[in-house]
Amino acid sequence: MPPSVLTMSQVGKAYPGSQGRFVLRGLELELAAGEYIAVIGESGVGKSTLLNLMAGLDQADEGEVVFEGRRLSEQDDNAATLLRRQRIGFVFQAFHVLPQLSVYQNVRLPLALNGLPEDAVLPMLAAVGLADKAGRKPRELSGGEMQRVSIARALIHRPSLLLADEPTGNLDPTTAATILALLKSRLRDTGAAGILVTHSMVAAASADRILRLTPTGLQPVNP
Ligand SMILES: Nc1ncnc2c1ncn2[C@@H]1O[C@H](COP(=O)(O)OP(=O)(O)OP(=O)(O)O)[C@@H](O)[C@H]1O
Repeated sequence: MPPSVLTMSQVGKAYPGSQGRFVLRGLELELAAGEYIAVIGESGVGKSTLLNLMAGLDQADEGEVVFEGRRLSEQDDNAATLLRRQRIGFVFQAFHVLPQLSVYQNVRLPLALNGLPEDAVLPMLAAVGLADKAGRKPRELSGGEMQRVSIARALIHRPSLLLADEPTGNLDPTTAATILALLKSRLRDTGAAGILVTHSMVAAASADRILRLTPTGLQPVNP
């Protein structure tokens, strides 16, 4: 059995002002190293809340989230920021690439922030099919190319976990399928575990297993 990257035990979240009403409750998850799972759920069910809890951007009100053996409830803001910067990669629907930086500079950013050498950038750009676009600015790229930049940037520093929030929501179906295949192959190559959050069953089908988020927990979905 590979070691666990992320464990959630009886995790619950109630936002302040909600009179004790829980958005999420009873969440149980065991994510093994290198595993790739999809979490599907209706709009408003708490998918962003779940990602925030996993990344230590927000704290659980019940239960415990453990990332690489560390309880997130015991990390102060600085420790949580460092953990995210070094050990987690993010891919978002709206890409979040920095417009003033070139493709190369966007992908290099996590290495620079972590004080790591930049020799991995060009091989990673080649692996995501952007070797000839290294000097371009994001405004000169298509949506699919921007998401390639995001994937390269999310994995360049070899995190153990990639969190992807509706990464193909802004892409046409053909480009989306290419990006999902690329995401999966890059996860395999870097050894990172992945969590794909989406409302699309088509997108979710690319993962090793699918879980449905409901207000009372995460339930396995049979393909
Ligand atoms: N900071 C907050 N304070 C209070 N309530 C919040 C806060 N953030 C989210 N909520 C509520 O928690 C619930 C879950 O929100 P969340 O954004 O996690 O859902 P989601 O599944 O990501 O939705 P979508 O797919 O539409 O983005 C919603 O009812 C929302 O109104």
